[in-house]
Amino acid sequence: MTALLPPDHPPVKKGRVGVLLVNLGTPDAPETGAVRRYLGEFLSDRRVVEIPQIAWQPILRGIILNTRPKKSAHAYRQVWTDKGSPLAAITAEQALELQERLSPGESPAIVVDWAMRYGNPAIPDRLAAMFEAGCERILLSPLYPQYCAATTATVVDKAADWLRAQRWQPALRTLPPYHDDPAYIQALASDLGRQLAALDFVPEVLLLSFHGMPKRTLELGDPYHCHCRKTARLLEEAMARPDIRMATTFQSRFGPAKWLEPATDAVLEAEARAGTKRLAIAAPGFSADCLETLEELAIRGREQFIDAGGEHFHVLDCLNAGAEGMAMLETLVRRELAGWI
Ligand SMILES: C=CC1=C(C)c2cc3[nH]c(cc4nc(cc5[nH]c(cc1n2)c(C)c5CCC(=O)O)C(CCC(=O)O)=C4C)c(C)c3C=C
Ligand SMILES: [Fe+2]
Ligand SMILES: [Fe+2]
Repeated sequence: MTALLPPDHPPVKKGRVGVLLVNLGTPDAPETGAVRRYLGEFLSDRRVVEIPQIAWQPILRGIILNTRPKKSAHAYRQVWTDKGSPLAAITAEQALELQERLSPGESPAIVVDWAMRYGNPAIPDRLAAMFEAGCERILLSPLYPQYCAATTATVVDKAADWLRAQRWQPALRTLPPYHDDPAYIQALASDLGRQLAALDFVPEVLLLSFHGMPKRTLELGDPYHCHCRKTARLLEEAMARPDIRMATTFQSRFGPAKWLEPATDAVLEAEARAGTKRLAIAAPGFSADCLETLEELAIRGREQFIDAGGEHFHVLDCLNAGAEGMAMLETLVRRELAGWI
């Protein structure tokens, strides 16, 4: 190969590399005011609520932000930890663990940080801090296995808004969705298998509950629903548990429109009424436990199942910062950093 630099040239030092883990967001405190600020930002995102702002904003400001924050704050209080919101605390732990795996030590060549799409720490602030710390290349890593415009794309939008305002920009890559990646499927299969083995009952049914979205979004071409279905199919194959019936459901419906079906709450009730006594739920689309798993599934879901005649109920943990999940994240991130490190 022809040398590009003269032999006496000092070694070229590449800048540092950054990895920014991003999840959805959460209020700063489990209080009505903080939840109102958070929901105001979240639900004003045109990627999240796809109806014209002129029609939506009066409903949001006039009705939803006057009623929902109090109810949601109550829900958040039931799951809040001494490290704050579970979603933020677990994402911070994932970043710390990934830092150790990729580049431990005082002045790492790879800097791992985390942000929330809505609320704090904000994406522009963390990107600016990384660039300031010498990261000339940044891997933006939305922690959503299944691509959805309302989650994945809006993370990229927010980063692009920040880039647009920079004279000197870092180079940016994004972590692709990983809904069918063998590393993800294997991590889930082995983590969920271990958790099932530790239960004091063998479930008749395992629900794979994914966050829902409006049905119209699917008709407009969003791949989210297909990604969820593929994850569920691959996971069921990898778990190899013919003794457990598995079903895919969609949770967290919001507003009057039709959302993806079947709905988790309806299935919980129908299963119990049909005689299912032992049921477990996993939420493979969530990288971290959060309000939607800890409150909606573990508290309200349990009530729905037991009140309708069920007897044994358990919500399995998300991958969180456990060994399987962290090994998977390391694999996915290292692959994307190829050529950069
Ligand atoms: C209004 C429309 C919503 C869409 C579309 C939506 C998609 C979506 N969301 C997640 C992941 C999470 N959502 C969470 C909370 C949450 N989601 C919505 C609404 C939509 N989500 C609301 C109003 C809320 C707030 C909570 C409430 O008031 O009930 C969370 C948890 C946040 C936390 O702090 O713990 C996650 C995670 C995905 C993957 C997704 C894609 C289809
Ligand atoms: Fe959501
Ligand atoms: Fe919810």
